[in-house]
Amino acid sequence: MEHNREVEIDGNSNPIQISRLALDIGGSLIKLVYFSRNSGDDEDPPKDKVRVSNGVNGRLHFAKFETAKINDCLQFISANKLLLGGGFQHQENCTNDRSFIKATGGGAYKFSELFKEKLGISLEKEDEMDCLVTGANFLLKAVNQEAFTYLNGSKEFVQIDHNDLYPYLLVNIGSGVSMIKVDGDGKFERVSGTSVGGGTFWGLGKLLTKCQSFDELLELSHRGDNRAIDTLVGDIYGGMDYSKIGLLSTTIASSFGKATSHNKDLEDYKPEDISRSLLRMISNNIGQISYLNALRFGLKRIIFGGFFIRSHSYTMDTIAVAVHFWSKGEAKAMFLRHEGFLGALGAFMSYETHSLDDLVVNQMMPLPVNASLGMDTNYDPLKGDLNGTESIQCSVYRA
Ligand SMILES: Nc1ncnc2c1ncn2[C@@H]1O[C@H](COP(=O)(O)OP(=O)(O)O)[C@@H](O)[C@H]1O
Ligand SMILES: CC(C)(COP(=O)(O)O)[C@@H](O)C(=O)NCCC(=O)O
Repeated sequence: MEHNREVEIDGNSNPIQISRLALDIGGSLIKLVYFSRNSGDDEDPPKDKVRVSNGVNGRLHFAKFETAKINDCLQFISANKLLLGGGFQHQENCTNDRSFIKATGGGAYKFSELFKEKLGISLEKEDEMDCLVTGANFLLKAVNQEAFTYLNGSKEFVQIDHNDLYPYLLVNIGSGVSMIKVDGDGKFERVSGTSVGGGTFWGLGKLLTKCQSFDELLELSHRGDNRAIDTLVGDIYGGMDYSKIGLLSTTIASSFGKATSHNKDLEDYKPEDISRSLLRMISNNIGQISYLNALRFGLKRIIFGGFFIRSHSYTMDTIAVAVHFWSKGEAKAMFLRHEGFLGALGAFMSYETHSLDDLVVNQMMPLPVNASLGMDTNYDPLKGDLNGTESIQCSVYRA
């Protein structure tokens, strides 16, 4: 990771002027969203938008860090001068808010003193659920090709009708899981949650496989076969389906059931099989609880966010299949390209000088690799995997 760059350079070799930074400091990861205005940029707004006042054209940037490595994040903010913005400067009446940044997530409380001490900045706290909903609504309404379904290895983008967006169930799979019924902008209720989430997968996976990183654990799951550890219906029913209650012989009857075997120890199982089984167990469980909550409120659309998903095919497939299976095809699982940045985007939208309505997103625009300093290096634009190494081209207008 680079830390010492004086000035960031955009794709056209213009110095990037940062105005506005917001943070979501979660149990596992810190997510950053910041806006940069290209110098000398006075492009026209998109033709279908009426310019209300002078607009600012630029890009929204995304980056993430492990919360355990918060010092890397502080260094990143400082090295890239992300605190120098102080508002959209060419607009009149803009407030100079250099002394605070918007932050959400539990870490906004936990690390408040650290930010003050190391960067001399206060964290203005925004409610996490509020931010998740604001971020999700913004993405669903403003960003093209944001939401998609995933089934049998195939991704299909969903064109969202703004008049038919609500209600939906937002399931944010971070360290833990929150399930929120969303009825409109700022209209929501957290209806459920579970502590069996992304932290569980990573925590148990690390203990059981000795993996050193989350991505390594995910990578292992690609090569694994969960049948080596899970007990299937067929294992119990002598290879047969239990058709009377709709269970195929290949259905998992008991996750990790085979590990009860008396003559096998942890070393007798392959790490890749363990990872696959764990991923399936957790994704399935979240899919099922989500469906049950959607059923409680008659919701047909379930939108999944949070960095646990990580644009990972097998995770999305398992969740989508669980929702499809339990709802008998009635409910639909949807995923988001910017899955992990809902809270940070929500915090970004909470600055007073602009609202959801005045951020106009023009198009997705991947940054050149050296212009983004997210912690991951495995960004693959072909897969559309967003690891904090992409930016959205957009314009900000005064509401
Ligand atoms: N590089 C990573 N390091 C740790 N966890 C990761 C990483 N990438 C994805 N994850 C997964 O994402 C989860 C955190 O998701 P996130 O939405 O950022 O939640 P939180 O706000 O709790 O940090 C982790 O529990 C883990 O399952
Ligand atoms: C406490 C939290 C909101 C914190 O958010 P996170 O950092 O996990 O994204 C989340 O972990 C959660 O909703 N946990 C589930 C708690 C429960 O409902 O049982």
